[in-house]
Amino acid sequence: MNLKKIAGFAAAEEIQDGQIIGLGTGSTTHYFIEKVGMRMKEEEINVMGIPTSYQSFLLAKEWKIPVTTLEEHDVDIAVDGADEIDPNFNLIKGGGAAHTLEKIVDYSAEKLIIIADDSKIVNKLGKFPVPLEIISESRKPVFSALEDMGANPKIRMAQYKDGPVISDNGNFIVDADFREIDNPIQLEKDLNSIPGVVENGIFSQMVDQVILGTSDGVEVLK
Ligand SMILES: O=C[C@H](O)[C@H](O)[C@H](O)COP(=O)(O)O
Repeated sequence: MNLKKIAGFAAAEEIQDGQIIGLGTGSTTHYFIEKVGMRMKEEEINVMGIPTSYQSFLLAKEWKIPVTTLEEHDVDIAVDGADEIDPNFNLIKGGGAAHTLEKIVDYSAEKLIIIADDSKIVNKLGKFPVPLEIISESRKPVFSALEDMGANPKIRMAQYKDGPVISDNGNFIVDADFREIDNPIQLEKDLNSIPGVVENGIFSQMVDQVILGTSDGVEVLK
């Protein structure tokens, strides 16, 4: 059973004719975008998407979902994935290095739905290292600040190129391992106050609904 597909397809059923949709990034939102494209064709609904990455832009194109920007439209609903979800619906995101634009689009949305398989639910955030997008020149001072905060930071290295992963915005990604995060709301603010950090992957107090794919089917939280 494909739990990501279950969650992605269920979220696509929430979309209504005429809506402007924030298109999240990742393997779960892949199914969401696919199903929105299918509904446009089969049910003749008209929607527009605001992609949160080049990957999601390409998928929208593939499924013939017209794309727009935050300059032109407000976001009615954003649907996005997550790497970890805690009991208060705080998240870690950015496993695909897309968290900066995701946060901008998700934050702008009237409603944010998070889709995931149920393995993403955790008691406490932090097992998944927090991704930070940083300006390359700031690597050393950012590492020092993160170490002072008790984290073990690493530059994310590319798989199919020598050297670091470069984000869609041309920046480095640092994965900061905090092991356990007691106060994600505060940490989100503290990380963004380090000079050189463009955005971090903690999304606190933003989620309106979580749609999970489980072995028993769809589970809606919140
Ligand atoms: O940068 C990537 C995003 O934050 C993804 O939404 C997150 O990593 C979850 O991805 P997936 O659905 O592939 O587990």
